[in-house]
This record gives sequence, C-alpha cells and structure tokens, in this order.
Amino acid sequence: MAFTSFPSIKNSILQPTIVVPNMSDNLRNAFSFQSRCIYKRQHNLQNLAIISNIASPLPLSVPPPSPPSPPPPKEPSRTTGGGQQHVAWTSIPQERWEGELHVEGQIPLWLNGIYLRNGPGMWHIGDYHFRHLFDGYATVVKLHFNDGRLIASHRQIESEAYQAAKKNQKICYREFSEVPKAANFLSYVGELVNLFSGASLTDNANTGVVKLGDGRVVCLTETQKGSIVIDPNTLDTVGKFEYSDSLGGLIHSAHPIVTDTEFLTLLPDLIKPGYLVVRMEPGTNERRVIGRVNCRGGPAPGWVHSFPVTEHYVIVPEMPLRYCAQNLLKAEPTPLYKFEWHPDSKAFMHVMCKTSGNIVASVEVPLFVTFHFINAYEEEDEEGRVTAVTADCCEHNADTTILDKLRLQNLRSFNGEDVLPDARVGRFRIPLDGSPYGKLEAALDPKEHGKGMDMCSINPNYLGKKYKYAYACGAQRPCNFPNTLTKLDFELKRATNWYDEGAVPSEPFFVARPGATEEDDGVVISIISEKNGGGYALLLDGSTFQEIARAKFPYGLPYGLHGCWVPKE
Ligand SMILES: CC(=O)/C=C/C=C(C)/C=C/C1=C(C)CCCC1(C)C
Ligand SMILES: CC(/C=C/C=O)=C\C=C\C=O
Ligand SMILES: [Fe+2]
Repeated sequence: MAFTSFPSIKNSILQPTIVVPNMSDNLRNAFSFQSRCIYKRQHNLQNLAIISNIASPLPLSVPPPSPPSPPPPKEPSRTTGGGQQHVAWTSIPQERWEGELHVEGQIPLWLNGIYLRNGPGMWHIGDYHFRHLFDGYATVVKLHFNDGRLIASHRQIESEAYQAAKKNQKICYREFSEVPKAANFLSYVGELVNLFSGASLTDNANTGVVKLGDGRVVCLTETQKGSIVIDPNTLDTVGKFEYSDSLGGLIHSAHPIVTDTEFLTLLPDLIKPGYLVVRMEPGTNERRVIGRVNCRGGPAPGWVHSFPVTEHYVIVPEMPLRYCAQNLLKAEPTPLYKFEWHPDSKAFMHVMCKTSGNIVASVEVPLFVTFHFINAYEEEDEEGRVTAVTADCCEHNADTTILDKLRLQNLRSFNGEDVLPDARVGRFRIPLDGSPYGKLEAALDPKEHGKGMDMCSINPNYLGKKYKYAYACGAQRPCNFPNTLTKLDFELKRATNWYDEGAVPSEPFFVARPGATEEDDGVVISIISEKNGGGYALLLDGSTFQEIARAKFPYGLPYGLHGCWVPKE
C-alpha cells in the first residue's frame, strides 16, 4: 500500500483558516493567526503547517491571507458550573489541519505507521445544534509516526450527509438521534418512503475506521451506506465503499472484525428478527453469508454495535436493548432513540461455527447492556475438546441510562457531581455442552477501574485467543464520562490506571512491537482533550503503562471514538 514519505514542510504554511460558523470564541482565538504564531514560539514548533481550503489539495505555496471570518453566533450553554464547555464536546473549529508536533519524551523508533481515529467531531450545522454525541459529523484524526517524529492532521469526512448539511445549512438525513424536519405532510409521507428504502438514512461514517486486508481504509457507521473509503495519507474522502453483493438490508454492526484475511460482520434483519453472519475476502466488495441466527426473543433483533469472535466461532449477542421500527419512524427522539428495552424478551448468546455456519450453542444469559465486546476465546478440556466460550465486554450493569448520559447537554454540564453509571468488564461463559444457560460475571472487581468501563482494545495478535490484557477507559470519580486510561490484567485481576485531572482521553489503542513475544510488548496510543481547551497525543508503554511520549496539538480536539493502525510497509 502506498505510504507517503514525510511531507516537505520547509515552507511552513501559516494562513487564516476556514472556519465553520458557530465556532466558540476561545477556539476561534486558538486558530487566529496571532495565537498560532505565539504557539509556534512558545513550543518551538518547527514546520507547523496549517491547511485551510476545505476540499482543495494541500497548497504548495503560501496563498494570500483571506479576510478574517466574522464572529460566529454563540453556541448554547457555553459555560456550565462556572467553567468553559469542555473541548472534548465542542465542534472541531476547522475542517482540516496538518502539522508536525513537538514530541516530549521519546517515540519508539519501531513505531512507524499511521494511527487513524474517527469520531463525531462536528456537532452543529448553521445554528442548529445536535443533541447526542453520536450525531456529530465524522472527523478523522491522523498521527503519522516516522522515525521518532510525529505529524498530525485531521479532516472532516465528506459524506453525503455532511455535504448536504453544509450546502443547505440544515440536516438532510436521519442521524443517530436527529431527524430532518419535514416541510409538510406530503414531504413527511415521502420521508417514510425514503426511510424504508434507506434513502433518508445517514452515511455519516463517524463511528470507526478499519484497514482492510487489501490496504483499503474504510470509515464506518451503523448504516451500510455509511461505509466510506478514505486515503490514509491525505485523509481525502475517496468515495463510497459499495458492497457488490445483493444481501440488502440497511444496517450492520459498527464494528466488523477485520484481519489481514477477512472482514466479518453482522447484518441485523428487522423484518424476520435475526442476524446474518457474513464474511468478505480482502480485494473484494462481496460479502458472503456464513449463516443466520434467528432471534429467540423480542419483536426485533438486539442492537449489535459490536460482537466478538474466537478462533473457530462467531459469537452473536442478542441484547434485550432491541431495534425498534416505531422509534425509527418518530420525528422526535425517544428516551432510547432507535431502540427499546425489552427485559421480558431475555438475553441470549449464540455461537456459530465460522466454517459451517452451524449454531453450536444458543444460551440464555443474564440481561446485559454493552456497546463493545473486548475479546473472546475457547476453553478446552484436558483432551483439547472445546467445552465453552468466554466472551468479555464493557458491560453497563444492564442499565440503559448510559445512552442518555451521552447526550451532549449532559456531557457539557459536568458540575462535579458523580453521574457516570457504573460499568464493569462483563465476562460471559457460554457452555458448549448443550446446557441452556450461560453465565455473566465481572472479570475483575470493577473498583479496580473506578466502576467506569468502555472503549477497549487488545493486542490484535490475541484476537479470538486466550488473552491476559486489555486496555480501556475507566473512571476516577466524580465524573460524568470515563476519564482514565486503564490496563486490565485478567490473570491478576488488577487494573493500572492513568489519569490527568479534567482530561477526557479517547480509546487507548494498542500497537504491538514488531517481533514481540509478550502480549503487552507495545505501545498504547490515546488522544487527550484537556480541561484547559488543549489537547495532546499520548503514548504509554503497553507493559509498564508509564508515559513514554506526548505531543501537544496547537488546538484542542473533540472526543473521538475508535481507531486503527496502518503500518508502514
Ligand atoms: C457513533 C456511534 O457509535 C453510533 C452511530 C449510530 C448510528 C449513526 C445509527 C444510526 C441508525 C439510523 C440512522 C437509523 C437506523 C438505526 C440506526 C442504525 C440506529
Ligand atoms: C463512549 C461510549 C461509552 C462511554 C460510557 O461509559 C460509548 C461509545 C460507543 C460507540 O462507539
Ligand atoms: Fe463503538
């Protein structure tokens, strides 16, 4: 795969930036010409390049400065509890930027490649402000590590939904919690037709980013049409990833399992409740069905934001938080958005053989709520027979309120009260001997990680295998959002926590050292949004969990969700 060399940045480009309306004053200042120069002096930042023009290629010469943008209208409730709104929940102030970051500490010389992180970084359009964390238009952040140096950039994904919103200054597609306002009854009827055809659903690929086995990099969300290919070097939006099969359906899991040899995902079937388990080979766009799971309870399939695999099996979770057709039709959000909690419908875990598509176990389990599975593996007896599957997830104690806690108003209004609901590492044990029930228990005492738990990663070489370590975000309370980075040791049942007061860290992403033999031999990458409005890239040692390097951005970044690693060839 093509991997560009470091950009030539001898002629640093400092120019006024294109700014979206409604940028907050403090952030706009952070981007003014004057403050950038000060930043450069203070941090001895050489080669800082600020790139503005939205869709044009990177300028090769210094363009004439454009007139300063008019002051933006104020965002609502900018300050809460006497403080500034946290930069983690503030829209990115410009569509793109690139520059070299000054590194404090030492980036390991083996760490050569690109870390990409995707997330909803733009939460308003015109003077309309989104409601939920998951509504924001996708912003991809890139950290390009090369021989101990670090070039960073970010860019908005040019989805149809984002482009239409910019053009019309209003939302035009159905986002996670937002629905475009119908002008009149006739257009409402048209809207319903569009909903069933999928035409009105968003393609705002803001959830994650994956590198396929063939090198293509795809940003994803839960709508299938929101699969968008980007260029990992320029962050250009290349175009839609079109699935060439005729499997149909409108939605899929936001977290496919992607390795060098395959892409596995789940397609929920809302008509005949169940899931198709599908596989796609590198170099193709065609998903092939491995098998189907019929739901055992409820009027609709459970939400499958993610799912785990073992070496031989795909695990299909059936969570009692289920998709809800009526809620999809509603113009105003319901307390659980497009979902409904059906405790009476029970919860199940299904285990499908990857090669035959046969279901080898389907057990009832205690009620659970999870976004993210961490990993799964097979348990063997002394004769090497697989007796059970263990599957771990970030489990919200079967409490759906976490979804509402992720409303922007809640995230923006932290006043020192401890309002983050408790979470744990939920460990499922699914017997393969035909017994009807599985177990769900905490894998370690949740107090080890402050009873907050989400946004996990593992050493990818341990995918589907017995593993000892995971990295995730935990909590140092009081807080309203996970605010620590935590290394989980499942053998010792201990956690090691990293914390920076007031900071919001994004998913700790593990990159293994090439040639490593220990599971935790590698680094953990996270991007931190600081309480003072700043932000930095952070590298922790995967084994000691001590900081090894940090590099400050010249601006604070909004929170982001999930990342991937594109190694240098
Ligand atoms: C950002 C994140 O983690 C989740 C995003 C989920 C989205 C955008 C879900 C969108 C949906 C629709 C627009 C309609 C159909 C249902 C559903 C997949 C929830
Ligand atoms: C950020 C998050 C939950 C945090 C709660 O503790 C969930 C994100 C889900 C989508 O990727
Ligand atoms: Fe996710």
